[in-house]
Amino acid sequence: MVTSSVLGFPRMGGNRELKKATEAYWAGKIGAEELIQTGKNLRTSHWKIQKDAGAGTIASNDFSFYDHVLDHIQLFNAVPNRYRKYNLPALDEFFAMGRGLQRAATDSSPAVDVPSLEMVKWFDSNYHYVRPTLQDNQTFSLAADPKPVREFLEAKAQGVNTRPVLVGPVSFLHLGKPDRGASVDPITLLERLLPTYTELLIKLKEAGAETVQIDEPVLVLDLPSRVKAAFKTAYAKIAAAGVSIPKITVATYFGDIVHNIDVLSSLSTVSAIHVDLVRNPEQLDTVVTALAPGQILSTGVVNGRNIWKTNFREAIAIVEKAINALGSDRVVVATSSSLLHTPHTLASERNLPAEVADWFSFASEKSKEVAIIAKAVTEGAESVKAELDANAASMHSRATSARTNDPAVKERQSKVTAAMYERKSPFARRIAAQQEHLGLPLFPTTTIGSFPQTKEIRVARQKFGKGDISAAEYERFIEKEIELVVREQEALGLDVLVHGEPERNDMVQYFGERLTGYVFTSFGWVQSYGSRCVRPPIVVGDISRPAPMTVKESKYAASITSKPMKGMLTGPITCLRWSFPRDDVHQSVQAEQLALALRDEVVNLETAGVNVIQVDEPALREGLPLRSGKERDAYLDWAVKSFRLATTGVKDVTQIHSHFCYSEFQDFFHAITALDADVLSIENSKSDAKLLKVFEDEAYPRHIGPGVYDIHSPRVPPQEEIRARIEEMLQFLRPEQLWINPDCGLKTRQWPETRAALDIMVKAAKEFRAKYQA
Ligand SMILES: Nc1nc2c(c(=O)[nH]1)N[C@@H](CNc1ccc(C(=O)N[C@@H](CCC(=O)N[C@@H](CCC(=O)N[C@@H](CCC(=O)O)C(=O)O)C(=O)O)C(=O)O)cc1)CN2
Ligand code: MET
Ligand SMILES: [Zn+2]
Repeated sequence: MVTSSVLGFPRMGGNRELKKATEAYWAGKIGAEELIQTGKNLRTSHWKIQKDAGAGTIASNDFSFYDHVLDHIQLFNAVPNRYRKYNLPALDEFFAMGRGLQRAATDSSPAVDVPSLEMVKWFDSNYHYVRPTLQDNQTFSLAADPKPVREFLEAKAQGVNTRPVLVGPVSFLHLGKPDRGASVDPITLLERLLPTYTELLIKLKEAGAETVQIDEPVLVLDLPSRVKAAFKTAYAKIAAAGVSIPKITVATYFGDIVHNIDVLSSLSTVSAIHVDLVRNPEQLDTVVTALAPGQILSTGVVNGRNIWKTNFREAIAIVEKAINALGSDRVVVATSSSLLHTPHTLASERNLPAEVADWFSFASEKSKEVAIIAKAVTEGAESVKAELDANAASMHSRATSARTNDPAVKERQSKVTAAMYERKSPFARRIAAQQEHLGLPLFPTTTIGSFPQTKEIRVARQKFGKGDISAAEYERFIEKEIELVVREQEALGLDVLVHGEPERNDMVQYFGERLTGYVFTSFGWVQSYGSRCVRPPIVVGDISRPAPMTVKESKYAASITSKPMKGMLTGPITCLRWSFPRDDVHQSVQAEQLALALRDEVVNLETAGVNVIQVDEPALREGLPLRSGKERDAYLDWAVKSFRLATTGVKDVTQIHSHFCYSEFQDFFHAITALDADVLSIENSKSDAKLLKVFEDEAYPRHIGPGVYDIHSPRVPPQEEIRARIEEMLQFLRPEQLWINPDCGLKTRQWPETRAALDIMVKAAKEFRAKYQA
């Protein structure tokens, strides 16, 4: 019999209950007990949804109050001393690592001021994990009352026999980094971590867990040989615990493992291997032949990364191929990855066109899909005939829908010429014209675009959406907000201003809503990091721009100040990656459609007198195929082209900025250069400034603003901290090319900390200006 399994379920709840409770807890509006109870209710509900869906194996420990990797940092007592030393309650220590903690002394407790740990992209997704930060003398031990055991028992008490999911020891270390000032190679800590790991597995077995899912997603990456070798050490040590630990499924996802296939021999002691057959169905043959005798294959055939209904006919064909090779008792039907990256349920959606809703499947529906596929291959197609017929009809409806195809868009794409990828002059000529026009000082200060999205702004937008206030009233409200943001920036003494993006719900959703080819959900929230969620718009058809999208707000903002105003757009790759793209047309085609729409917008902004235009591409790096090679080169080629297509329609005097919120440039530096943007702002405050060395080594000619402070945390950076960052930057960058700005936009912040931090930033910039201009 073929069973089914779900690798993990989204945590937020159908109404973002987790987000609301967490933020209420941070604001001191509810206590820890209430937050903990909300978590418990959500887990209960999510297990029940999956059970009712008929899913065979259901995960536990997939829940987290912030991030599952952060859970493991605490679980293994790998908490840096700068947090531990405060002896905070576990939950507060946990959040301090996630988002920093700054609070004044009280009668009973000392002052606390500690920045958060670094947060980085989870592989090629828009989810962010908290990076384990390891010391040279790092030790590990098992936390008291370990969360995976507690949550396993909690499910058991509800009659759900779950499979706890853990981040594997090799992935935990390889995804970590040495702490600032430390030089440890994380993987060398493996021997120290393993006893703790085994102790946890023994406790899980004692609690009654028959199986565990150990996620080792790093197996899809290019791995140094010492990391590959670590799998042998790790799984041999773990296997030595024999029957005192649960049976293990090692799960990989987001890529194939063919290039690391020799590692499978190190995993011969585990009972099952999970692979992502949505992303890489072609790996099946290789994996099948490399399995150990009797080892089970978990076939990830239901996509954990998008919202499209699974094509049952194709999925069943893949699973049957596996069954033919291995026999039905050695095959499991599974989601390709955790469903963390998909919205909660399609059932809540009331406003999707019926034709289109029939094409979708969210987490709750995907949990049913694995069960249906497992039944089809076990009991035969006849046993699920109605489901298979309905699925075939959905596939046919989508394939033949008029909604997906716009001949005018294709016509325009066919007319793109080579000249449309080039600025009129080289950088040296452009920057001279721009300097003359803008007259900026040395170390110009700016921000990345958004200013606090206050409750008031969100409520006004909600009212406008419901029709409670008119378009004219909403427009006046937005103008008032823009004016406020402009005056604040003038008072702070910033050099290049922004309008603050108050009219935008989200930097991607907002553009999606102004383009054809998209549809939108009402409740399709997906966790991005911590309590922050996004509601990705869905690309269903060819994309075009019926009318200007941002000109009105930028033009208004420019009209009320004498300082330069920076227009603000989201780039084609980011619009694509942070939407749910279509899977019936290559992404390069969708990116080109977006680029053409944005090109018109850029030119319209310029015509409106906006001569500084930032085109954000924070998802450019995330879209990079996980392994080096041909696929990566091909991606970079079309990604860079789409940015250039979007931005090169302007005159020399118009300064194009771009923004990236990550600091890993090493593996695609030439692509950054190839964008030919006049000014880049990048996230840098949490990274070693040495990463900037690549700009020096490669003699990067253009301007660049590495972020001087972290914006994910409400913490206000002391001026010495910013001064030290700027000094470090000047070791690698020339004063004439350095801009001073925060790491990213300020939308998630409150006004008091925003004002305070920017004030300190501007003062620091002025200090350096005085020093260097003298
Ligand atoms: N798409 C995307 N990905 C990204 C980023 C980003 O900005 N966008 N930034 C990076 C980090 N990720 C982030 C992701 C989300 C948020 C964020 O602030 N999200 C907001 C939601 C933004 C949004 O869509 N807001 C809508 C809906 C707001 C809302 O919740 N409205 C209430 C009603 C109003 C209220 O009571 O507050 C409701 O619907 O119930 C709006 O403003 O219109 C949140 O979680 O709170 C920030 C950073 C990387 N990835
Ligand atoms: C995630 S990158 C954000 C860029 C955008 N312009 C903002 O400030 O918010
Ligand atoms: Zn950013």
